[in-house]
Amino acid sequence: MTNNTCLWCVLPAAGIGERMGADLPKQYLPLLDQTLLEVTLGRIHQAFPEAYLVLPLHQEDLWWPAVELRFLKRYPQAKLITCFGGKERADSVLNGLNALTALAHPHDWVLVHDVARPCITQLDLQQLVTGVKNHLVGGLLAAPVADTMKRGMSVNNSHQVSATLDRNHLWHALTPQMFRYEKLHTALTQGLEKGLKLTDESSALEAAGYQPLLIPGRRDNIKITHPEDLALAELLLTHQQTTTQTTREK
Ligand SMILES: Nc1ccn([C@@H]2O[C@H](COP(=O)(O)OP(=O)(O)OP(=O)(O)O)[C@@H](O)[C@H]2O)c(=O)n1
Ligand SMILES: C[C@](O)(CO)[C@H](O)COP(=O)(O)O
Repeated sequence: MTNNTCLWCVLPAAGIGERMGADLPKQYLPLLDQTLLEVTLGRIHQAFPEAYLVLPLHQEDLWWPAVELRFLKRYPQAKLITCFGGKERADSVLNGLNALTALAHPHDWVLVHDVARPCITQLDLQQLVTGVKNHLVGGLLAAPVADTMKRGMSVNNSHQVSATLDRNHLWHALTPQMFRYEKLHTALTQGLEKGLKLTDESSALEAAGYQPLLIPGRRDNIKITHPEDLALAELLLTHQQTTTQTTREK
């Protein structure tokens, strides 16, 4: 990063993948010739080879040691820090920030990316860094909503439309989300102390009165949540590799 600031990457990986319904946490499911976690880690490391990668892991994680060995064989220069995750994603991210207390400076940048989003591209990562680096607060990759959005309500075990929302100015929040260390740490700490439902880092900054930047990102930066998402990710990654190869050959 510029102006003598460092970049730290926090990659929350302590989830159990309940909605995936697999017999192991979804971040350890196979994807192409690796695991989902390794694909995502590799993309972040390739974009920021000097950055420390901080991984909050589930306290009963059995899979990380073998994955770590394989990852370091593929990327021997990677700098990895692990810590325990927490009850919710926001708790895990805060634990990751706390693991950096002795290392990070207040104005250092922290990039937070779900390990469940393996299709993140190098270009989108660079767009985010370029877009926020001169901003006082920071921001997030996001994709403008392209579908008509409905608010639903449950009636007799079915769902009915209660309203159609104006989709203008509606965005899908993606990751990475990138903020200054001290602002993010303080906002997350205060938001969690107030019992706020913080499903992403931006919502903590918003609750603290800031207005993060929305940086347009690719819609194929999907979060692997449900079983069908994994097959889609395989197709998207294969397509991205083919497109990149074709561009290189031109
Ligand atoms: N307590 C938690 C919950 C989630 N995550 C991480 O946050 C990212 C996004 O969360 P999500 O997609 O919801 O993953 P899970 O919580 O595993 O999924 P589910 O809600 O279906 O259990 C994932 O990389 C997940 O590993 C985390 O580090 N700590
Ligand atoms: C952070 C996030 O990916 C932004 O869309 C999303 O909020 C994570 O939600 P989850 O329920 O923890 O997967």
